[in-house]
Amino acid sequence: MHRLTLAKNSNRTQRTIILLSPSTADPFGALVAGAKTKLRVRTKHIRFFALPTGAEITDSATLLHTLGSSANATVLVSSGEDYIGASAAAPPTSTTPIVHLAKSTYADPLSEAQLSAAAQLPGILLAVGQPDLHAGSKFPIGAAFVSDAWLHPPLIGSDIGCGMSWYRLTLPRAALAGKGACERIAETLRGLEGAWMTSRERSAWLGVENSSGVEKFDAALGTIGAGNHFAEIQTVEEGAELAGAEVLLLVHSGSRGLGGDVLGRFYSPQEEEGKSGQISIADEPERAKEYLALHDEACQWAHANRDLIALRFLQKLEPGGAWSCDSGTTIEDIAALRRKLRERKWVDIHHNNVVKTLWPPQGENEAPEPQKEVFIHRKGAAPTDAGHPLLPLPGSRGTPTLILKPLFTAANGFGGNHALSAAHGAGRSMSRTKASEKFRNRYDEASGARKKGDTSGEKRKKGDRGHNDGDFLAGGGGGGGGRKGKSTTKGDDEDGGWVVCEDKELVWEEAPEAYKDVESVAKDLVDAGVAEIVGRCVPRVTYKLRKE
Ligand SMILES: Nc1nc2c(ncn2[C@@H]2O[C@H](COP(=O)(O)O)[C@@H](O)[C@H]2O)c(=O)[nH]1
Ligand SMILES: [Mn+2]
Repeated sequence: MHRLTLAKNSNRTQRTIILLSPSTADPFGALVAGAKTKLRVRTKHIRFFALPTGAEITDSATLLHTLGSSANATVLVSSGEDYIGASAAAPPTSTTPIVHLAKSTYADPLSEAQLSAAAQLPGILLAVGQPDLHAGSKFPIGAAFVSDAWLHPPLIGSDIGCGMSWYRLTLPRAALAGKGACERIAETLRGLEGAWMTSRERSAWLGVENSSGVEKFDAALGTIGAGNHFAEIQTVEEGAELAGAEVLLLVHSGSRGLGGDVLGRFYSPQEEEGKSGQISIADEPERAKEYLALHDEACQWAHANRDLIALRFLQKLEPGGAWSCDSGTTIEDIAALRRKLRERKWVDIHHNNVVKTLWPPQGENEAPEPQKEVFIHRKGAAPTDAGHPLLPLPGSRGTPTLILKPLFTAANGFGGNHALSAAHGAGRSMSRTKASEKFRNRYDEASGARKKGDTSGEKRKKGDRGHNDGDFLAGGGGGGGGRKGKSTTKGDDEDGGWVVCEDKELVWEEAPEAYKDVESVAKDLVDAGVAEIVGRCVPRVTYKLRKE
């Protein structure tokens, strides 16, 4: 028999007790019923977390696993929000150094507990939580780990090679200014969802003969993907001389299904035989080689994917020959097109990957110290050592993208103190479930009419720098193909930006308020001596998804 105390996640003084016996047929169902009837939690987004770990309980199996043989246990009941609790951060059981860069920025206890837990994995020498740290399903996002002789594929996750690439556009700033300008540009961005050309051209773009893994995901090459991936036209408000352009295209995408396929060969959350997700290079050198080869292939694919997304945008934004190709285009022409495209590329980094490097880093003018080979695993962390002196720090579709200049000083161990990494974005401040629930309601309150329309357009305030996207208007309620309706007349100021996102849920999940304050993330990086801010871009047209 288990005596289960149910307490509200948001307010633990509200409690009740339920009893589970071995004969309870559906323990999770009993938990849900208890929470609904006794704690009056009525939402369909109900969630449960175990104390003191903060681990989420999603079904009877995880519930029984959590309870084990204990007679008494406490479970927190949430109305959709993430775990709230100070007791989640398990104290590290080893001496692995753990660096927390979130000082002004809030990092929830579950993400810190996940960071501590990951630091205990074999071979980890250093764990760094960036200011954008937030909880993942098991391991945190916004973190970097240095390991010695061990690989940990789940620390990188399934979207191997996900990253950000910046391309220079010839579009003048003026083309994005004035009433309706962004909407008109957004309107040209059509025909970008499906497969690009045929597999012959896609292979040429990749520059490889199709390997079996690549072939399986071939048709996705050049597509953005769902979730938080996007392609965004931005004006450079400060630092245009550094960027070499006044308008940029920022592409955020990864290896689509390919990376997940690779991870699945080495890791199963159910811990299937041989899929622990931990590879000792000394004990399993061939397996390590196999993972690294597939990982590198996924990273190359992700580079090619971002480049191809950029090409497709350039074909729309700069029509008339230079970027065009058709069925008569030769393989050599395709390869030449990619080279030409690369000339437009300013920055291209993976924020989910593992790289081998010499450790510890050394200053150019320092007396050489002995170094050894280590692996830096990054999950949502921008590499400061990838050969790009400047990096993007995107906030959200409604807040600026800052231009970061990483610093390498004796005081920061020449970048080693933060695992040669910086924050890769603002990072989520709440779960998708919570964002969806919260902004759906707000949206309703703001304008009932809007809820009926589609969600392909969203107005944004001119030069909005804050985290507060007060003009959060997702889509039109009526005419103009549903893009521009009643809702968009409000705040239809001279320079309103535009968001293309024809998926209501995604509009809410990705609301700017669902992310941390990018200025606070940047402040933590500056205060810790990780980087300085040298420029600022403002989103003008954000393309996430069209249903066509
Ligand atoms: N400029 C934009 N930034 C965005 C948008 N949606 C999300 N974001 C930021 O990017 C990172 C990406 O995080 P990842 O973990 O998915 O790689 C995220 O933390 C946000 O700060 C957008 O539409 N435009
Ligand atoms: Mn990403």
